[in-house]
Amino acid sequence: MKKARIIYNPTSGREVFKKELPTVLERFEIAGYETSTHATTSEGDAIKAAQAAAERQFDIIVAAGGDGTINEVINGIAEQSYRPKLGIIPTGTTNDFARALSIPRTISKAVDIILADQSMLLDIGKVDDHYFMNIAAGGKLTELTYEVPSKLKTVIGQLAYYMKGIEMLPSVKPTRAKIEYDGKIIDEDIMLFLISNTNSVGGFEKLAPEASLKDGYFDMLVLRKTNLAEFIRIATLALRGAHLEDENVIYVQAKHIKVSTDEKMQLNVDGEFGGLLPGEFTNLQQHIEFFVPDEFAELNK
Ligand SMILES: Nc1ncnc2c1ncn2[C@@H]1O[C@H](COP(=O)(O)OP(=O)(O)OP(=O)(O)O)[C@@H](O)[C@H]1O
Repeated sequence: MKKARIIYNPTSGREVFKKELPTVLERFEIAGYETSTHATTSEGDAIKAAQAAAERQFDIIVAAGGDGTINEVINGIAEQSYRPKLGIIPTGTTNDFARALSIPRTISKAVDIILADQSMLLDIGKVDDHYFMNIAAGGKLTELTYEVPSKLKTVIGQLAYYMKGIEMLPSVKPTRAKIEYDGKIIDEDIMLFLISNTNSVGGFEKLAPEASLKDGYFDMLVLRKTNLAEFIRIATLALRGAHLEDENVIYVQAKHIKVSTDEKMQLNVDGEFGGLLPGEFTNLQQHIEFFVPDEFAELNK
Protein backbone atom coordinates (compact mmCIF):
# COMPACT_ATOMS: atom_id res chain seq x y z
CA MET A 1 0.00 0.00 0.00
CA LYS A 2 1.28 3.47 -0.88
CA LYS A 3 1.94 5.79 2.03
CA ALA A 4 0.96 9.47 2.09
CA ARG A 5 2.12 11.98 4.69
CA ILE A 6 -0.12 15.03 4.89
CA ILE A 7 1.72 18.02 6.31
CA TYR A 8 -0.59 20.96 6.90
CA ASN A 9 -0.37 24.37 8.49
CA PRO A 10 -3.45 24.81 10.70
CA THR A 11 -2.93 28.59 10.82
CA SER A 12 -2.64 29.03 7.07
CA GLY A 13 -4.96 31.38 5.15
CA ARG A 14 -8.50 31.29 6.50
CA GLU A 15 -7.84 28.17 8.56
CA VAL A 16 -10.35 25.97 6.72
CA PHE A 17 -8.25 22.88 6.04
CA LYS A 18 -8.68 21.18 9.41
CA LYS A 19 -12.44 21.03 9.02
CA GLU A 20 -12.09 19.26 5.68
CA LEU A 21 -9.32 16.94 6.82
CA PRO A 22 -11.56 13.90 7.53
CA THR A 23 -12.99 14.08 4.00
CA VAL A 24 -9.51 14.49 2.52
CA LEU A 25 -8.20 11.49 4.48
CA GLU A 26 -11.13 9.36 3.40
CA ARG A 27 -10.52 10.18 -0.24
CA PHE A 28 -6.85 9.20 0.01
CA GLU A 29 -7.76 5.96 1.81
CA ILE A 30 -10.35 5.07 -0.86
CA ALA A 31 -7.73 5.74 -3.52
CA GLY A 32 -5.48 3.15 -1.88
CA TYR A 33 -3.20 5.25 0.31
CA GLU A 34 -2.32 4.62 3.90
CA THR A 35 -2.35 8.13 5.34
CA SER A 36 -0.96 9.96 8.32
CA THR A 37 -0.95 13.65 9.17
CA HIS A 38 1.28 16.23 10.72
CA ALA A 39 -0.06 19.62 11.77
CA THR A 40 2.77 22.15 11.84
CA THR A 41 3.32 23.90 15.15
CA SER A 42 5.65 26.76 14.33
CA GLU A 43 8.04 28.22 11.79
CA GLY A 44 10.46 25.56 10.52
CA ASP A 45 8.35 22.62 11.69
CA ALA A 46 7.34 21.61 8.15
CA ILE A 47 11.04 21.36 7.22
CA LYS A 48 11.61 18.73 9.91
CA ALA A 49 8.33 16.94 9.19
CA ALA A 50 9.12 16.68 5.47
CA GLN A 51 12.67 15.52 6.13
CA ALA A 52 11.33 12.79 8.43
CA ALA A 53 8.77 11.75 5.81
CA ALA A 54 11.54 11.39 3.19
CA GLU A 55 13.70 9.40 5.60
CA ARG A 56 10.74 7.14 6.39
CA GLN A 57 10.28 6.58 2.65
CA PHE A 58 6.73 7.89 2.32
CA ASP A 59 5.60 7.59 -1.31
CA ILE A 60 4.08 11.03 -1.33
CA ILE A 61 3.95 14.16 0.80
CA VAL A 62 0.88 16.35 0.56
CA ALA A 63 1.63 19.92 1.61
CA ALA A 64 -1.48 21.87 2.62
CA GLY A 65 -0.77 25.52 3.25
CA GLY A 66 0.50 28.63 1.53
CA ASP A 67 3.79 29.31 -0.20
CA GLY A 68 5.52 29.39 3.21
CA THR A 69 4.54 25.80 3.98
CA ILE A 70 5.45 24.52 0.51
CA ASN A 71 8.80 26.28 0.75
CA GLU A 72 9.51 24.55 4.07
CA VAL A 73 8.50 21.13 2.75
CA ILE A 74 10.83 21.60 -0.22
CA ASN A 75 13.64 22.61 2.12
CA GLY A 76 13.03 19.43 4.10
CA ILE A 77 13.41 17.08 1.15
CA ALA A 78 15.71 18.88 -1.31
CA GLU A 79 18.91 17.37 0.07
CA GLN A 80 17.57 13.89 0.68
CA SER A 81 18.69 11.13 -1.66
CA TYR A 82 15.12 9.77 -1.68
CA ARG A 83 12.53 12.48 -2.30
CA PRO A 84 8.82 11.64 -2.10
CA LYS A 85 6.53 13.03 -4.79
CA LEU A 86 4.86 16.24 -3.69
CA GLY A 87 1.17 17.11 -3.85
CA ILE A 88 -0.07 20.61 -3.09
CA ILE A 89 -3.32 21.75 -1.50
CA PRO A 90 -3.23 25.55 -1.63
CA THR A 91 -4.84 26.90 1.52
CA GLY A 92 -2.60 29.90 2.17
CA THR A 93 -2.95 33.63 1.82
CA THR A 94 -0.38 33.58 -0.97
CA ASN A 95 -0.36 30.54 -3.25
CA ASP A 96 1.87 31.71 -6.08
CA PHE A 97 3.45 28.32 -6.64
CA ALA A 98 0.12 26.50 -6.83
CA ARG A 99 -1.06 29.14 -9.31
CA ALA A 100 2.07 28.60 -11.42
CA LEU A 101 1.21 24.90 -11.50
CA SER A 102 -2.47 25.64 -12.32
CA ILE A 103 -3.56 23.81 -9.16
CA PRO A 104 -7.10 24.86 -8.16
CA ARG A 105 -7.75 26.68 -4.89
CA THR A 106 -10.63 24.42 -3.86
CA ILE A 107 -9.44 21.69 -1.50
CA SER A 108 -11.44 18.89 -3.15
CA LYS A 109 -10.24 19.87 -6.64
CA ALA A 110 -6.62 20.02 -5.46
CA VAL A 111 -7.08 16.50 -4.05
CA ASP A 112 -8.47 15.40 -7.45
CA ILE A 113 -5.19 16.50 -9.06
CA ILE A 114 -3.08 14.45 -6.64
CA LEU A 115 -5.28 11.36 -6.96
CA ALA A 116 -5.21 11.59 -10.76
CA ASP A 117 -1.57 10.59 -10.30
CA GLN A 118 0.06 12.70 -13.01
CA SER A 119 3.45 13.98 -11.92
CA MET A 120 6.37 15.92 -13.39
CA LEU A 121 9.92 16.60 -12.27
CA LEU A 122 10.32 20.35 -11.86
CA ASP A 123 13.14 22.81 -11.18
CA ILE A 124 13.79 24.44 -7.84
CA GLY A 125 16.27 27.15 -6.89
CA LYS A 126 19.04 27.04 -4.34
CA VAL A 127 20.50 30.11 -2.70
CA ASP A 128 23.48 29.50 -0.45
CA ASP A 129 22.17 26.66 1.72
CA HIS A 130 18.42 27.00 1.27
CA TYR A 131 15.92 26.27 -1.44
CA PHE A 132 13.07 28.10 -3.12
CA MET A 133 10.42 27.32 -5.70
CA ASN A 134 9.10 30.73 -6.72
CA ILE A 135 11.45 33.61 -6.45
CA ALA A 136 14.44 35.20 -4.79
CA ALA A 137 14.57 38.96 -4.90
CA GLY A 138 16.47 41.93 -3.57
CA GLY A 139 16.24 45.69 -3.61
CA LYS A 140 14.81 48.27 -1.27
CA LEU A 141 11.38 47.70 -2.75
CA THR A 142 11.27 44.00 -1.94
CA GLU A 143 12.09 44.72 1.70
CA LEU A 144 8.66 46.20 2.23
CA THR A 145 6.95 42.80 2.15
CA TYR A 146 8.10 42.11 5.72
CA GLU A 147 6.39 45.22 6.96
CA VAL A 148 2.89 44.00 6.23
CA PRO A 149 1.51 42.58 9.49
CA SER A 150 0.32 38.99 9.01
CA LYS A 151 -3.13 39.76 10.45
CA LEU A 152 -3.60 42.36 7.75
CA LYS A 153 -2.39 39.89 5.11
CA THR A 154 -4.95 37.32 6.20
CA VAL A 155 -7.76 39.84 6.07
CA ILE A 156 -7.06 41.46 2.75
CA GLY A 157 -4.46 39.21 1.16
CA GLN A 158 -2.46 40.49 -1.78
CA LEU A 159 -3.90 43.96 -1.51
CA ALA A 160 -1.92 44.53 1.67
CA TYR A 161 1.34 44.28 -0.26
CA TYR A 162 0.27 46.77 -2.85
CA MET A 163 -1.02 49.26 -0.29
CA LYS A 164 2.23 49.08 1.63
CA GLY A 165 4.15 49.26 -1.65
CA ILE A 166 2.48 52.45 -2.78
CA GLU A 167 3.00 54.02 0.62
CA MET A 168 6.71 53.27 0.52
CA LEU A 169 7.46 54.06 -3.12
CA PRO A 170 8.82 57.57 -2.62
CA SER A 171 11.48 56.29 -0.21
CA VAL A 172 12.78 53.57 -2.53
CA LYS A 173 16.39 54.26 -3.52
CA PRO A 174 18.63 52.52 -6.07
CA THR A 175 21.52 50.29 -4.98
CA ARG A 176 24.82 49.56 -6.74
CA ALA A 177 24.85 45.87 -7.58
CA LYS A 178 27.17 43.45 -9.29
CA ILE A 179 25.33 40.54 -10.85
CA GLU A 180 27.33 37.74 -12.47
CA TYR A 181 25.29 35.26 -14.48
CA ASP A 182 26.52 32.36 -16.61
CA GLY A 183 29.82 34.16 -17.27
CA LYS A 184 28.38 37.65 -17.92
CA ILE A 185 28.24 40.70 -15.65
CA ILE A 186 25.76 43.48 -14.87
CA ASP A 187 27.36 46.23 -12.78
CA GLU A 188 24.86 49.06 -12.34
CA ASP A 189 22.63 51.06 -10.03
CA ILE A 190 19.44 49.03 -9.74
CA MET A 191 16.05 49.35 -8.08
CA LEU A 192 15.51 45.63 -7.68
CA PHE A 193 16.34 42.24 -9.08
CA LEU A 194 14.07 39.20 -9.28
CA ILE A 195 15.38 35.69 -9.82
CA SER A 196 12.33 33.73 -10.78
CA ASN A 197 11.71 30.03 -11.21
CA THR A 198 8.04 30.44 -12.19
CA ASN A 199 6.07 32.93 -14.23
CA SER A 200 3.67 33.78 -11.41
CA VAL A 201 5.11 36.18 -8.88
CA GLY A 202 3.34 38.20 -6.19
CA GLY A 203 0.13 38.32 -8.14
CA PHE A 204 1.86 39.47 -11.34
CA GLU A 205 1.16 36.57 -13.65
CA LYS A 206 3.13 37.85 -16.59
CA LEU A 207 6.25 39.07 -14.85
CA ALA A 208 8.56 36.44 -16.34
CA PRO A 209 6.38 35.17 -19.19
CA GLU A 210 8.97 32.80 -20.59
CA ALA A 211 9.82 31.09 -17.32
CA SER A 212 9.71 27.32 -17.58
CA LEU A 213 9.70 25.02 -14.58
CA LYS A 214 11.72 22.30 -16.24
CA ASP A 215 14.34 24.01 -18.39
CA GLY A 216 16.94 24.37 -15.62
CA TYR A 217 17.04 28.16 -16.04
CA PHE A 218 16.02 31.06 -13.84
CA ASP A 219 14.40 34.05 -15.45
CA MET A 220 16.08 37.11 -14.05
CA LEU A 221 14.58 40.59 -14.18
CA VAL A 222 16.64 43.60 -13.20
CA LEU A 223 15.09 47.04 -12.96
CA ARG A 224 17.64 49.79 -13.58
CA LYS A 225 17.71 53.03 -11.60
CA THR A 226 14.50 54.91 -12.38
CA ASN A 227 12.60 57.83 -10.97
CA LEU A 228 9.23 57.39 -9.31
CA ALA A 229 7.19 58.25 -12.40
CA GLU A 230 9.14 55.78 -14.56
CA PHE A 231 8.83 53.17 -11.89
CA ILE A 232 5.05 53.46 -11.75
CA ARG A 233 4.89 53.35 -15.54
CA ILE A 234 6.94 50.14 -15.68
CA ALA A 235 4.93 48.52 -12.86
CA THR A 236 1.76 49.26 -14.84
CA LEU A 237 3.31 47.70 -17.97
CA ALA A 238 4.31 44.66 -15.89
CA LEU A 239 0.70 43.99 -14.92
CA ARG A 240 -0.01 43.06 -18.53
CA GLY A 241 3.41 41.60 -19.31
CA ALA A 242 4.52 44.52 -21.51
CA HIS A 243 7.56 45.55 -19.45
CA LEU A 244 10.22 43.38 -21.05
CA GLU A 245 10.89 45.71 -23.97
CA ASP A 246 11.45 48.68 -21.69
CA GLU A 247 15.01 50.03 -21.73
CA ASN A 248 15.04 50.11 -17.93
CA VAL A 249 14.37 46.39 -17.68
CA ILE A 250 16.99 43.68 -18.18
CA TYR A 251 15.51 40.20 -18.75
CA VAL A 252 17.85 37.22 -19.07
CA GLN A 253 17.79 33.49 -18.46
CA ALA A 254 20.59 31.91 -16.45
CA LYS A 255 21.44 28.73 -14.58
CA HIS A 256 23.84 30.25 -12.09
CA ILE A 257 23.78 33.79 -10.67
CA LYS A 258 25.87 35.64 -8.08
CA VAL A 259 24.72 38.96 -6.65
CA SER A 260 26.67 41.34 -4.44
CA THR A 261 25.86 44.91 -3.44
CA ASP A 262 27.82 47.85 -2.06
CA GLU A 263 25.33 48.55 0.71
CA LYS A 264 23.70 46.03 2.98
CA MET A 265 20.78 44.44 1.16
CA GLN A 266 18.24 41.90 2.34
CA LEU A 267 17.24 38.95 0.27
CA ASN A 268 13.62 37.90 -0.03
CA VAL A 269 13.21 34.20 -0.73
CA ASP A 270 9.70 32.98 -1.59
CA GLY A 271 8.24 35.96 0.23
CA GLU A 272 10.19 35.55 3.45
CA PHE A 273 13.39 37.12 4.74
CA GLY A 274 16.26 35.10 3.27
CA GLY A 275 19.37 36.63 4.84
CA LEU A 276 21.71 39.31 3.56
CA LEU A 277 23.47 39.53 0.20
CA PRO A 278 25.87 38.49 -1.30
CA GLY A 279 24.09 35.42 -2.56
CA GLU A 280 24.81 32.65 -5.00
CA PHE A 281 21.86 31.12 -6.86
CA THR A 282 21.79 27.78 -8.64
CA ASN A 283 18.93 26.24 -10.57
CA LEU A 284 18.48 22.56 -9.72
CA GLN A 285 16.89 21.18 -12.83
CA GLN A 286 13.96 18.77 -12.43
CA HIS A 287 14.85 18.11 -8.82
CA ILE A 288 11.44 17.42 -7.24
CA GLU A 289 8.47 15.53 -8.64
CA PHE A 290 5.13 17.32 -8.28
CA PHE A 291 1.57 16.23 -9.00
CA VAL A 292 0.24 18.51 -11.73
CA PRO A 293 -3.06 18.97 -13.56
CA ASP A 294 -3.49 18.18 -17.28
CA GLU A 295 -3.51 21.88 -18.09
CA PHE A 296 0.02 22.32 -16.73
CA ALA A 297 1.29 19.04 -18.20
CA GLU A 298 -0.01 19.99 -21.66
CA LEU A 299 1.67 23.40 -21.59
CA ASN A 300 4.95 21.98 -20.31
CA LYS A 301 5.47 18.90 -22.48
N1 LIG B 1 1.12 26.33 14.00
C1 LIG B 1 1.73 27.40 13.49
N2 LIG B 1 1.62 28.61 14.09
C2 LIG B 1 2.20 29.71 13.58
N3 LIG B 1 2.93 29.72 12.44
C3 LIG B 1 3.07 28.56 11.78
C4 LIG B 1 2.47 27.35 12.26
N4 LIG B 1 2.76 26.37 11.38
C5 LIG B 1 3.51 26.94 10.41
N5 LIG B 1 3.71 28.24 10.64
C6 LIG B 1 4.45 29.23 9.81
O1 LIG B 1 3.53 29.95 9.00
C7 LIG B 1 4.20 30.33 7.81
C8 LIG B 1 3.22 30.76 6.72
O2 LIG B 1 2.43 29.72 6.37
P1 LIG B 1 1.67 29.52 4.98
O3 LIG B 1 2.45 30.03 3.86
O4 LIG B 1 1.24 28.10 4.97
O5 LIG B 1 0.35 30.34 5.23
P2 LIG B 1 -0.15 31.74 4.75
O6 LIG B 1 -1.50 31.94 5.34
O7 LIG B 1 -0.08 31.84 3.25
O8 LIG B 1 0.89 32.65 5.41
P3 LIG B 1 1.33 34.13 5.12
O9 LIG B 1 0.48 34.95 6.04
O10 LIG B 1 2.80 34.12 5.51
O11 LIG B 1 1.10 34.42 3.65
C9 LIG B 1 5.03 29.12 7.50
O12 LIG B 1 6.15 29.46 6.69
C10 LIG B 1 5.44 28.62 8.87
O13 LIG B 1 6.73 29.10 9.19
